[in-house]
Amino acid sequence: MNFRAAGIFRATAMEASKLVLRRAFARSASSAKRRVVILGANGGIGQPLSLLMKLSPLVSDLGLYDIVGTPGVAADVSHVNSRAQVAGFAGEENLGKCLKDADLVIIPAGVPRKPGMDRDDLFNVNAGIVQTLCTAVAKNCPKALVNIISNPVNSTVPIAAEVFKKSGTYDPNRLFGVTTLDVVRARTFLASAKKLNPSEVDLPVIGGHAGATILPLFSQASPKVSLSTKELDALTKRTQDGGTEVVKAKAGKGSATLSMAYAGALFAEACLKGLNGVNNVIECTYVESSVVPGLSFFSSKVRLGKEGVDEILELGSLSDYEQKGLEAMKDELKKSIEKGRKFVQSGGGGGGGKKKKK
Ligand SMILES: NC(=O)C1=CN([C@@H]2O[C@H](COP(=O)(O)OP(=O)(O)OC[C@H]3O[C@@H](n4cnc5c(N)ncnc54)[C@H](O)[C@@H]3O)[C@@H](O)[C@H]2O)C=CC1
Ligand SMILES: O=C([O-])CC(=O)C(=O)O
Repeated sequence: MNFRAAGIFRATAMEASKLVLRRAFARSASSAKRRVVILGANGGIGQPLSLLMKLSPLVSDLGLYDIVGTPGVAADVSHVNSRAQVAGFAGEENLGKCLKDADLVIIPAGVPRKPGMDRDDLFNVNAGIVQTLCTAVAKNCPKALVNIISNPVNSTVPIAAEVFKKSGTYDPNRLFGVTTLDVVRARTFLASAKKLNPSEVDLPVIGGHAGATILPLFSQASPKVSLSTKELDALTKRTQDGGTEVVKAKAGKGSATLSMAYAGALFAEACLKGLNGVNNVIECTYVESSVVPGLSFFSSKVRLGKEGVDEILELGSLSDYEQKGLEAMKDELKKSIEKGRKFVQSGGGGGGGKKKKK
C-alpha cells in the first residue's frame, strides 16, 4: 500500500469508527428507559398525542391520565406494536400512581376556546386545573420535566412555577410552556408563500402564546427569504392568528388538536433527546428567562440537556419590524405573567375541572 492509500485507509477507518460510535450512542439514547405521562389524555389533544408518544422509540413507559375515559384510550393505544408499555389511570385518586417515576409530564388538560373567546377567557377554569395537576407533580415526581400545553400558556406556566415554589420543588430548568405549534405554523405558512419544502424551513418564534405576544422572526428564517412589507405583515398576522383560524373553522367544536398533538410530540421528543444526552437539541419554548428585561417568562431558542434547560440562547438580531413587535407585546405578556403568579399567591382556585362525558 502506498502512503497516499494508507492515509486514505486511516481516514476512512477513523470515519467508520466515528460512525459506529455515533450509531451506538443513538441506539443507547433511544433505548434509555423513559416514562412519559400525559395529563388530559382523553381530550382532543390528549388522544392523538398519546398515539404519537406510543409511536416514539424514545418512550419506554406511557402513563395516561384524565378525570374520565383513560382506560379506553390506553387499551386502544396499547395495541400499537411499538416499544412503550401503556397504562391508563382515571379519577383523581389515581393521579399520584400515574405520575410515579415520570421523566416527562405533558399537560394538555383543560377547556379549549370557542369562537369569540380569547385564550385568557380560559383562565378561570384552566388555572385551577393546572394548579391541581402541578401540585400532584410536585408531590409524586418533583424531578420530572413538565411541558404545559393548557391555555392561557402565558399565565399557566407562571402558575405552575408558583405551585412548585410553594412546594419547595421549583427548578426553572424543568418547566416549559409548549409554543412549538407557533413554530410549526410559521414554517408552514412561509413555505407556502415562498414555494419551499415545509420540512426544510426553520425560524424562531419568540414571546408568548397569544395574539400579539407571538412573534415569528422571519428575518432569521432558514433558508434566507426576502419578503415585502405586505408579505411580512400577512405572514406575521397569520402566525399570530393561527389558533383563531382553527377555532373559527371548527365552529364551536374546540381548537387545534391534531396539529397541536404533532407539535407537542415534537417538543416532548426534543426534551427526551436532551435528557438522553443528545447534543445540540434546540427548540423555542416559554421558560423562566432574563433575555428580555422586565419579562420573567419568555419563549425563545433554548438548548435542551440532561437537566432540562441547558442554555437560553440570545435572541440574535431583530429587524425594525420585529423590534416593534417585541415592544408591542411587552405590556400584555407582563400582565399575563402577573395574573398567573397572583392566582397562586392569593390562594388559587384548587379546581380539578368538571367531568366531561365522552
Ligand atoms: N399550547 C398550545 O399551543 C395549545 C394549547 N391548547 C390548549 O390545550 C387545552 C386542551 O385542549 P383540547 O385537548 O382541545 O381540550 P379537550 O376538552 O378536548 O380535552 C381536555 C381534556 O382535559 C381533561 N381534563 C379536564 N380537567 C382535568 C383534570 N383536572 N385532570 C386531568 N384531565 C382533565 C378533560 O376531561 C379532557 O379530556 C386547552 O386549554 C387548549 O386551549 C390547544 C391548542 C394549542
Ligand atoms: O387557539 C387556541 O385556543 C388553541 C391554541 O393555543 C392554538 O391553536 O394555538
